[in-house]
Amino acid sequence: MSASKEFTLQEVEAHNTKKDAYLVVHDKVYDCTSFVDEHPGGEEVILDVAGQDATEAFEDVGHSDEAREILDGLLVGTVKRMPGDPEPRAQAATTTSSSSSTDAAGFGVGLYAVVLIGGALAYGAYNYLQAQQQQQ
Ligand code: HEM
Repeated sequence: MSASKEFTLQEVEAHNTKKDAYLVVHDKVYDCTSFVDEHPGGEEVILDVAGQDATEAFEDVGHSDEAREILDGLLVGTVKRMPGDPEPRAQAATTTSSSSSTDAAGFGVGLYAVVLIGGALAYGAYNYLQAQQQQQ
């Protein structure tokens, strides 16, 4: 089979059994069928993501260069993204991390608001006490 073949995600999804297991990693399609039994991390983890985008699962483990070479040898094609398909996993992960930095910024703004409101309250209390003293 030629490595330049294009698969839609729907086509990859059909290969989700131990006897026929395709994985997507970084938008490339790999036929892992022959490797499932050999995998040092066990067959379960591969079968869990068979037919799916396994980029995150594969990268999270921090696989060695040797693992990447084995992966290269299993290449059968690339993913053909269709309108409405989910974004590639690697990009989705970047979006998640940038949104968490927005959360951190939101927390900063929250702190700023607390300091401002606290300051305003203290100023109000000070004015009130001054007015009370002047009345006496
Ligand atoms: C075809 C795709 C894959 C290949 C070629 C592959 C290859 C390898 C290789 C060669 C190792 C030995 C350690 C190393 O060299 O990094 C390994 C370990 C491991 N792999 Fe994979 N792997 C694949 C997919 C996956 C997936 C999708 C997962 C899902 C989580 C996974 C989880 C693990 C784990 C947990 C280990 C550690 C096992 C241990 O140290 O006890 N692998 N893999």
